[in-house]
Amino acid sequence: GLPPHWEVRHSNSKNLPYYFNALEKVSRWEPPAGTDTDKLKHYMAAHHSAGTRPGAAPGVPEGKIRAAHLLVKHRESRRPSSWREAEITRTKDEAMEIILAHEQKIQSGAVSLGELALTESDCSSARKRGDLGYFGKGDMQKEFEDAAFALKPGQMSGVVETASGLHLIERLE
Ligand SMILES: N=C(N)NCCC[C@H](NC(=O)[C@@H]1CCC/C1=C/[C@H](COP(=O)(O)O)NC=O)C(N)=O
Repeated sequence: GLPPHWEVRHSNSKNLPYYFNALEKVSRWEPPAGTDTDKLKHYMAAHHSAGTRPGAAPGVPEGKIRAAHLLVKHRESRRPSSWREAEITRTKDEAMEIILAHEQKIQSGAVSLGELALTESDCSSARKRGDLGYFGKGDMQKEFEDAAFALKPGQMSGVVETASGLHLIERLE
């Protein structure tokens, strides 16, 4: 049996059981402490399908992550233009000074990456606080992908350079 308020539910997308606490409205893959694992083992044998990633929360698309970024472009960017500035002429060094100042402000806790992205990011995702939605391997430029997949949810990268410009990346999921 399960501790009070916990129930086993079934994730159709993963074809796996997960545990839902109806009181706290939390869901998790691992059984809560105090679960009678014999019944659990029986359930898993009956329902488990190999090859699914139990680590992700229910509902996260397979092999994908979600991240937000703040992009500062410069005159060598592949597209030196943005909603903020029709023609971007700052040098890469100037862009680096700008993004390092943004990094300091975020790390000090004065502002979040998303809030700063709203006004400062040279990417069209600025209006969504830099949120790029879910993406998998092969979607983004390699340097960006490598940095984003190396983060844990909630963590922010250091300055990452791509052909687009200089980025700060926060992994959301
Ligand atoms: N799948 C999703 N959500 N969208 C497709 C993204 C395509 C991808 N884009 C990037 O890699 C740059 C770096 C990381 C984010 C990003 C955003 C760029 C940056 O601005 P730009 O250099 O394009 O002017 N703006 C939009 O694409 C690419 N393979 O070129």
